[in-house]
Amino acid sequence: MSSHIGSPTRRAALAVLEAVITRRRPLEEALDALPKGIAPRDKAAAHRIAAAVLRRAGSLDAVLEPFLRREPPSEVRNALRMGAAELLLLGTPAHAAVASSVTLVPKPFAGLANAVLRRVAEAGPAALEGLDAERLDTPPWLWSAWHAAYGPAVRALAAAHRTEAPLDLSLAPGATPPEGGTELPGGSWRYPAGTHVTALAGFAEGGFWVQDAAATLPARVLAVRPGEKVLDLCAAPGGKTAQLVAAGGQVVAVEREPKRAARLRENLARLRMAAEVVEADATSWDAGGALFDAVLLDAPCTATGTIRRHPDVPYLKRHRDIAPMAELQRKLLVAAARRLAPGGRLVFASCSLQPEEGEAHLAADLPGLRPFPVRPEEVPGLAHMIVAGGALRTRPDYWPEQGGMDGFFIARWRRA
Ligand SMILES: C[S@@+](CC[C@H](N)C(=O)[O-])C[C@H]1O[C@@H](n2cnc3c(N)ncnc32)[C@H](O)[C@@H]1O
Repeated sequence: MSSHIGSPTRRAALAVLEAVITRRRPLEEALDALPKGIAPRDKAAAHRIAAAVLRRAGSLDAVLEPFLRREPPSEVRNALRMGAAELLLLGTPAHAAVASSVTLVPKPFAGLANAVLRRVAEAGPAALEGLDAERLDTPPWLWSAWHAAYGPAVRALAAAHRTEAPLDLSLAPGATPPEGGTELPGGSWRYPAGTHVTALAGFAEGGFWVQDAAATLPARVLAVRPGEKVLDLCAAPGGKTAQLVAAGGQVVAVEREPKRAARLRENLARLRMAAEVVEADATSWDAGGALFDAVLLDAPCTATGTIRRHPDVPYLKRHRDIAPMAELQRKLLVAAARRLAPGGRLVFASCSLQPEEGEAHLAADLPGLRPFPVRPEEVPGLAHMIVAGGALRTRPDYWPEQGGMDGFFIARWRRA
């Protein structure tokens, strides 16, 4: 990061950190709430600084720790984290990083900020060496839960959250991928982290949509055939709806949030795809007796499988959020099962790494349904991700050499 970054950028980054860390507001909302006049380039730079702090706050605090005698106000702590992130992670020249962070803090703390950040600058990136970064940068409740679920792999999993995820695209039938991508097993195209999808040739023409490679799996294993009646529950923004339509399904897409339903319609319009969009709560939606050959339930969840893309997730979620979410998923699963025609398939997916929102659902009591395990030949190159019960478990530390994947749990049933 260069020294041209002005104070509006850093003020914006601090406002974003205060919103996410101190007030537990989503990162996207905090970025949207920035003053309208901020230049896109400054906003992008602010986003980059804030994301670096969110990913590495535990490590940055460990570096700052020896230089702080008492806990500073949150605004000062976040300005110090920003200064340390610029010095140790983002390569900002020392004078710029120190001076700008000092101007961000209230006057009485300027001396402290200056002294602390000079010490951090002297130590340089070596200050991060020898720290247990994976553990420091993971909230203890998530570390314990992942350790219980995945054993020693928790370390690789946590390490995967340090880097921003690449951009994956799914292609519309017959479309050519934009330049600069690599094809992944399963047919997604991967572009370097930071690629702006709207800037890619073919975006406006609807040649592709953004979708992590792991997020394509639920619709892939639902294996819709042309002409089938398909129900997509919890559908917005519509990545999976687009896959189901592309496969030739006659899709009804149900979404509860009006704003998100509008986005789903916009996305389908850009892709020149047709689906019936229903704005309703899927637990109580009256389908008028309609039954479907295939039902996809991409349930709302704590989203702990998407931390690479959403570094605010660990700040927003708590252990106590899991049980109510799992309960809602169970209700949605029962509602989804009721919509299946005889012989029909049901796929459940969640982008959570928490077993309560995944593996535990295999034990769900779904009258008339039996498990329909995923077979290795259905997921070439990914067969090692098939777990007990024939479900799929993907994790951010999988495919390390290709840049990882989101964490998903995917299970399938069939009506007798
Ligand atoms: C994981 S996201 C879905 C992502 C989407 N399937 C895709 O591939 O782009 C979950 C969605 O479910 C919606 N939702 C949550 N509870 C719902 C409910 N009871 N009924 C219908 N939609 C719901 C949320 O608003 C959110 O848009």
